[in-house]
Amino acid sequence: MQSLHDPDAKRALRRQLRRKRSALSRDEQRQAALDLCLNLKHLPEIQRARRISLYLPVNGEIDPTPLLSWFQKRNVAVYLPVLRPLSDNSLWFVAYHARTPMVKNRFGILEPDTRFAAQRRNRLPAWALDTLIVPLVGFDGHANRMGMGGGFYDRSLAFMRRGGPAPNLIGVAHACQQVEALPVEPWDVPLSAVVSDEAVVRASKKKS
Ligand SMILES: Nc1nc2c(c(=O)[nH]1)N(C=O)[C@@H](CNc1ccc(C(=O)N[C@@H](CCC(=O)O)C(=O)O)cc1)CN2
Ligand SMILES: Nc1ncnc2c1ncn2[C@@H]1O[C@H](COP(=O)(O)OP(=O)(O)OP(=O)(O)O)[C@@H](O)[C@H]1O
Repeated sequence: MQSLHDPDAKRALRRQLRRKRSALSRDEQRQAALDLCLNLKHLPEIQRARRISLYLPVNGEIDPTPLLSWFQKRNVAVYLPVLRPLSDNSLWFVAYHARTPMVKNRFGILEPDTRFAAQRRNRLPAWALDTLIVPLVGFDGHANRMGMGGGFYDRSLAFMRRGGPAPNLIGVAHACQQVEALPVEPWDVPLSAVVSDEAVVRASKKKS
């Protein structure tokens, strides 16, 4: 069998899983988003968080935004990933509220505009977040993650590989994005769990 470390095999799997989630109907998407958010609300990493990041969905990604009103009621500060201008393909995490000016980035994803994002007071470094809700294209039963292929989250979270204070990482996806097994790349930053509309998959505790 071809190894999934092989870039062509990885690309093919990514394409297949993206096609699968894009095929969901509007009603299926809406129901999945509600079920996902119910599952997320039970997670201690979500309940305890005062500063959290999520994402605005594109291309059939499961929608975490039904949580926004719940976060607002609980006074949780919400941040969005923004592609850092002129950089190394890493992310800023920028405040998302009613007055945040939004534009589409080069991938067609809405994000806070560069002038707003460039102001220090409007953003946080990833280590200062309590929890990140991380989008993904594929996951497996060990909570391994495959993303869009840009390495944006892995680069932005590389500091976590060195130990020290670190945010909780919760991957989210449609249940149909689960596969038997994914290869773990050396730069992959492990998630605590993946939550779907159907289940919570916990990563097994790391051996010390
Ligand atoms: N909703 C959402 N926002 C997010 C992410 C995400 O996965 N989902 N990201 C998570 O990292 C970052 C953006 N990463 C992305 C990486 C690749 C592509 C993408 O569509 N690539 C095209 C080819 C490139 C192109 O069009 O120029 C492709 O794969 O077909 C999109 C976003 C930040 N914001
Ligand atoms: N910490 C890092 N430093 C430098 N390059 C990195 C780092 N993390 C990932 N990369 C590079 O990013 C590229 C994409 O990685 P990968 O295929 O794992 O993306 P992904 O995790 O699926 O994408 P994303 O995180 O954007 O959703 C790889 O070529 C990898 O070399």
